[in-house]
Amino acid sequence: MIKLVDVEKTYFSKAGDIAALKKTNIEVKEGEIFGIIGLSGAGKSTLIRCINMLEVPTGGQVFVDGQELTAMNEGQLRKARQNIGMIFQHFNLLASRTVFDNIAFPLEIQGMPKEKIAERVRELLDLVQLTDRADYYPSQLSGGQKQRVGIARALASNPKVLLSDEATSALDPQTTKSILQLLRDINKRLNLTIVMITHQMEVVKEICDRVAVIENGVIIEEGSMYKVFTEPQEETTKEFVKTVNDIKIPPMVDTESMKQTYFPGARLLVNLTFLDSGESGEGKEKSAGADQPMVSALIKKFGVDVNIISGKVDYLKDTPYGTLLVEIMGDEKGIADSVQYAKEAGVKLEVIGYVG
Ligand SMILES: Nc1ncnc2c1ncn2[C@@H]1O[C@H](COP(=O)(O)OP(=O)(O)OP(=O)(O)O)[C@@H](O)[C@H]1O
Repeated sequence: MIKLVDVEKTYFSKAGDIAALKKTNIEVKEGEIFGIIGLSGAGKSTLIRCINMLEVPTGGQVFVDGQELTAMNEGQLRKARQNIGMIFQHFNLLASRTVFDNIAFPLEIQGMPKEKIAERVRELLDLVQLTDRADYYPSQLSGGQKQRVGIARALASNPKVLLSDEATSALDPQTTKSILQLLRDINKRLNLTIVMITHQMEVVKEICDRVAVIENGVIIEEGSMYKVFTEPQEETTKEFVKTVNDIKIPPMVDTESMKQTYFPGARLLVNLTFLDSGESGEGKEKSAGADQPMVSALIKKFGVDVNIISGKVDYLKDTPYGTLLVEIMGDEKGIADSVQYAKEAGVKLEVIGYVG
């Protein structure tokens, strides 16, 4: 549905040229929710704005729905953009227009007859559950409601693609969840392709099918959200994953004297991640499900004792995964064999250290 081929963007200025986007290649499939995550200044806005040519790339080609946008003149581009909706961090609503008139705006520009506009706006209000706010002005709405208006306006001309530029960054966590839920809902219902940029891993984890990590204008990592989340390769990606998946060691565990090698009487602190058995990932062996009685297997097979310190079950979009922080107690060989066994069984095991 979307294809970027060697897309580049350099901003030229007297103070010096900034290569905001270096040869970038991305392919987004129809109906997919594709996330682009990066720190401030990484090039996210530049990248997403190149998709609808709000920023004209200084090199490369942009294809959307089979058409090359980089080869179009202004008139052709205006028409092609009707197929690409966009929502923004600060909503960009017209303050002097009601909710109804904000949503109607792009349709008026297209020259749609009045009665048809009214019909379409009513449909859209229903879709974003704002029917009772049609006559309100933006200043009378909450942030979440404003973004719902933004979404309705972006969908007015039935686009196949929706670009989301940090659409939830100005919202509180609860409202963020409800907007993400709405985006998931319209993605499914309308088979809408969504590309979203964000600096929040929480957002990616909640709704994306695939994700690309951008740093200094370069895509440094890309893959299924599940894979990037559970097996991050690059340092920046690991940092992003940590923001939502950090291991919290309770104060009762004495980490001051933690060592990375065994000593007599030591307990090995490990974090076990149980991935859903159904998710095989890209070229990945079937992994152990959260239902696998791993802990009791270790106790029986290797004569160790396992003490569960904490645990939780979370979701990556719809896929459950569980984490358990445990201490393995036993002799040096028993502990080493347990670690080996768990790894071979496909459980992701992170060794934290030996504590006394
Ligand atoms: N219009 C412009 N003129 C000159 N430089 C620009 C312009 N827009 C962006 N830049 C520069 O390009 C680089 C990438 O910026 P961009 O806004 O794409 O990053 P970002 O990842 O979206 O950051 P943020 O999350 O802070 O918005 C930055 O160094 C920025 O200063």
